[in-house]
Amino acid sequence: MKRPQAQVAVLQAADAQEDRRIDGVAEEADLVPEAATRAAFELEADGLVTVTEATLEHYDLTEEGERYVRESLPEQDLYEAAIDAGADEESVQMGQVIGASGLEGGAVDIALSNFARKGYGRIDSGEITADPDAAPGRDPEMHALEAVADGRAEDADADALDQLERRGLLEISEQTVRSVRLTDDGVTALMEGVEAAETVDQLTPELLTSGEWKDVEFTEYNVEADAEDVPHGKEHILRQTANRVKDTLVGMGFREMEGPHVDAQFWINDCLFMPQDHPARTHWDQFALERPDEIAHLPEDLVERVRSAHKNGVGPDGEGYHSPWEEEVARGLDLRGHTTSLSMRYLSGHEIGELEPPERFFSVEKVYRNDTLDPTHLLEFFQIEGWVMAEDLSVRDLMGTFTEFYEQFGITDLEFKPHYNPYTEPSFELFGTHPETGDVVEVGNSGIFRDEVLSPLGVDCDVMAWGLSLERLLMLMYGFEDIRDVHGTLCDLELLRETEVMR
Ligand SMILES: N[C@@H](Cc1ccccc1)C(=O)O
Repeated sequence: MKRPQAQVAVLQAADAQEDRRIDGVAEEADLVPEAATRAAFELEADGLVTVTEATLEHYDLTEEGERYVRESLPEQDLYEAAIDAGADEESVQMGQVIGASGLEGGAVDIALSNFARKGYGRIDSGEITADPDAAPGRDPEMHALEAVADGRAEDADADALDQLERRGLLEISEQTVRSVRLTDDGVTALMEGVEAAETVDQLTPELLTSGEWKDVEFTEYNVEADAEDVPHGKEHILRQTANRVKDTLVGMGFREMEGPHVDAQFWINDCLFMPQDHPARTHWDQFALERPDEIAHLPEDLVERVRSAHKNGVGPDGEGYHSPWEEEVARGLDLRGHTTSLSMRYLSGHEIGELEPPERFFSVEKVYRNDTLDPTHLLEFFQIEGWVMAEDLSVRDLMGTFTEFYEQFGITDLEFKPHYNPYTEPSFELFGTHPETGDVVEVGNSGIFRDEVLSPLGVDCDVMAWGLSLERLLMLMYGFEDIRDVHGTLCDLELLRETEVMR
């Protein structure tokens, strides 16, 4: 039987009695690992070998871990200094022991906490005592560190390895290892004799420059052979969905708004008729900027009209808040907690000039909130902001717009619940059902702007508006249960790689 050179080499290096790792086979056959892997898969497709995959843990010491292998663990230094100072007899001042140990900076805290955790002794009211029997020379973590450094991770204690990872001394990663084994057919083929076909399986620069490529015979290309997965860069699913949302809204006749992430409270809160003592305005909920701490410019006429709305309300029967309103507070700078600040800027006429109904605007932008992290909350998320300005809008228009919008993303079971916002009346929260858990999930907030908002802005028709969460939309579309898997520092790369993008 004639087979391409790489296949022959793999067949000859493989064994019928045991699995052999492909990287080893490649080395023996003098092939690059990718070529050996490809040949193995081709042979597997013809039933001559089996290819198995296993996931192995791979251990790498961090720089700090390597340093401790060369020197010693900080808690061991502390213990030694404590024994030298006689802390096994009676307690010694902590400062004295630390001074003698030669530990400095961050190493001191590391030493103290691990000393206590491992029971090398006790630390109490600034005094240190050492347990004479602690024997840190046989420290299992040091043992594990040395084992990994010597490439004998299998000798290390599993708990100690976990602990090293937690301490940032060790990085544990997973590696896919493939092995081959000859099948009965493979053995038969070898016994009958396989020869390297004089075919070429790779076009090289040499073949091209010498012109030899014209005379050689090329291996048949097997498009069905399984190949190694090479994870490649791709657009993040959140970004992809954001772009899809933008396209959808543009398709529905909306134009996009742009504006600052850091903005004056005036645009974020005051224009929205949020009293200055409103609980959501405190820095418990929103992040404030220290430097610069106020906006350079606010339109004075608008400031006066907003002040008046807060103090006296609007119209003959208007009611204000009768609470203090200070321009200084309005000038304060925050990371925007919603993108409704952009809607205020555009509706005021100060962004792109006065607007005439009908108008539709949207943005898909980041907002920042001082929330507690949990499966549905991050400190920042993307809000799908939007508004429609027209004569005589009603709640039906609002619901109809949402129904049309969410349908494009396969969400057809929206629920609406009356809600309260200082700036809209009526107001509605929107909910959808999570495809995996069946939980009802809040996806957004909406309403029709009050006169107290529109009148100072100089708008005298209706404006319906909303802020929807892009991340929650993603959770409903894809069934993600924990938003932290999808973005942020804890995201699950495997999940992101494998998720099939919906179009
Ligand atoms: N700003 C609101 C959303 C909203 C915008 C406009 C009108 C009504 C509601 C929020 O962040 O929850």
